[in-house]
Amino acid sequence: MTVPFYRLPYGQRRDRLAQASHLTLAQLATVAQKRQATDEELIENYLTTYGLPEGVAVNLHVDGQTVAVPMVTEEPSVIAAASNGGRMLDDGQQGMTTQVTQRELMGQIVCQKVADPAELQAWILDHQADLLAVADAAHPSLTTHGGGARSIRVRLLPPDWVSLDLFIDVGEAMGANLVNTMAEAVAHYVRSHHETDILMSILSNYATHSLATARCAIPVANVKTKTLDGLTVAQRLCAASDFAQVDPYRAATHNKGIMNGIDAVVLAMGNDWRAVESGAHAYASRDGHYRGLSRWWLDGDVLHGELILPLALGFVGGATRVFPLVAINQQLAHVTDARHLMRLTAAVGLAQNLAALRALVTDGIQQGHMHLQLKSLALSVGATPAEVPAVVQRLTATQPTTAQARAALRAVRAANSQKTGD
Ligand SMILES: CC(C)(COP(=O)([O-])OP(=O)([O-])OC[C@H]1O[C@@H](n2cnc3c(N)ncnc32)[C@H](O)[C@@H]1OP(=O)([O-])[O-])[C@@H](O)C(=O)NCCC(=O)NCCSC(=O)C[C@@](C)(O)CC(=O)[O-]
Ligand SMILES: NC(=O)C1=CN([C@@H]2O[C@H](COP(=O)(O)OP(=O)(O)OC[C@H]3O[C@@H](n4cnc5c(N)ncnc54)[C@H](OP(=O)(O)O)[C@@H]3O)[C@@H](O)[C@H]2O)C=CC1
Repeated sequence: MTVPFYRLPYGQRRDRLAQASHLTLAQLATVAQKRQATDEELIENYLTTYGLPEGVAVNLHVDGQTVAVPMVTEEPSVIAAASNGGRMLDDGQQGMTTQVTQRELMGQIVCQKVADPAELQAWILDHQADLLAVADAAHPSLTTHGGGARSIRVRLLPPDWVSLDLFIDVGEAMGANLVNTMAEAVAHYVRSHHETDILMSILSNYATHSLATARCAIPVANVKTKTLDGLTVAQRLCAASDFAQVDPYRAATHNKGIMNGIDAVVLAMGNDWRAVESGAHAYASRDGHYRGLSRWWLDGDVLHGELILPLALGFVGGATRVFPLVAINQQLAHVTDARHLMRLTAAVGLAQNLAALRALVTDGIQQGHMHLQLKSLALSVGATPAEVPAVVQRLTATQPTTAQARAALRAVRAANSQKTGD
């Protein structure tokens, strides 16, 4: 009988893949070198560990505190832009102000082909207290952490669906596993007490009850450039914000710019970025029209910005205690709890958005971004870290091609070998 792939010892799995894809010995050594014993326990069919660079955004003034925020990203210019945004958002006072008013996740128990939705709705509402108690009993330690099931809502969806929405205070966790356990227990109770066809029970990532807000009000002078005054830049920036409210094609990119910052912090803090991404984009379409998550407007010579998005982030649980870097990152950012993390992450999103919009409506994104992207281009054609500065120096075109980068690398190597007399 063939042994399933996942049951093979690590070495055999790796060698089988290496043979099938003709990996060279050097490639195989890279795969082996990056192997991490703890990661092997974390996922299935483990092969190797794919690292991403971590840096810190600086200049971020949030609720009266200046913080350095760790960010994990592969994209050049993201961290520079967050720091640049932070610099412009410094109003010399509080900086950005942030808010999280509620922090609950929703589990959804989906009933299908309901003959009498109004009757089921009435039954659920009559049994609210029992259902909340069943949910709490499914994970009793949550109440000791200060959390627990809080409320129930029923939505009737055409033609014959009923969604039982269970709202849970998940304490300091992100809460997906907690909510799923509690929702399944409630589904089991409903099934055994009411003749209902339950299709599934699962957390909703559309975390409308875990919104984080970041706001700013800065003098327009903060956004001036070498060639444009602050008011002109601010007016153009507000126009870009308005356009992202009316055109989904632009809104998607506007929001991608915000998520450049959000995802990088979410990753650094050991959280589930897929959950955050899906929630953010669902929220961007909340009124049936996909739009920008942030808004910028002028009041005299004060530029206002606001970013609101769902951020169901955890301070404990998930991978937060698996990767030692997460605890270090929490400490670097002085993050003390889940709400704090949500607030800080929203602030980075707002700073990121400001830097991107200002670049877009003034010099264009390529000037600053491509300048920093050159290092990545040099690496992509095989430059070693020591060769990168010399290769970048030779890349004078606005957007150099791969061929130009290869030529620059050849020139650098030729010059170096002449120097060493090889
Ligand atoms: C790239 C910059 C920052 C250059 O900015 P600049 O105007 O050339 O910079 P500067 O030399 O005046 O520096 C301004 C600040 O930027 C930071 N900074 C500057 N350089 C560095 C560096 N090497 N390393 C670390 N930090 C750096 C640093 O904080 C510095 O302030 P200082 O500390 O000197 O007082 C600017 O052009 C910018 O903010 N651009 C936006 C870049 C961006 O958003 N990149 C993301 C990729 S593009 C994308 O994916 C999304 C997008 C843009 O399409 C979204 C959208 O459409 O809305
Ligand atoms: N759709 C989605 O987004 C889905 C996401 N996931 C994944 O689920 C994981 C997140 O789930 P989550 O439930 O947060 O993680 P965990 O399953 O790790 O649960 C968190 C645990 O932390 C412990 N804990 C300790 N202190 C606290 C506290 N103060 N408040 C709350 N809990 C505390 C609790 O255990 P104890 O009480 O025993 O100490 C709790 O069970 C992520 O890895 C995510 O990727 C999974 C399924 C779907």
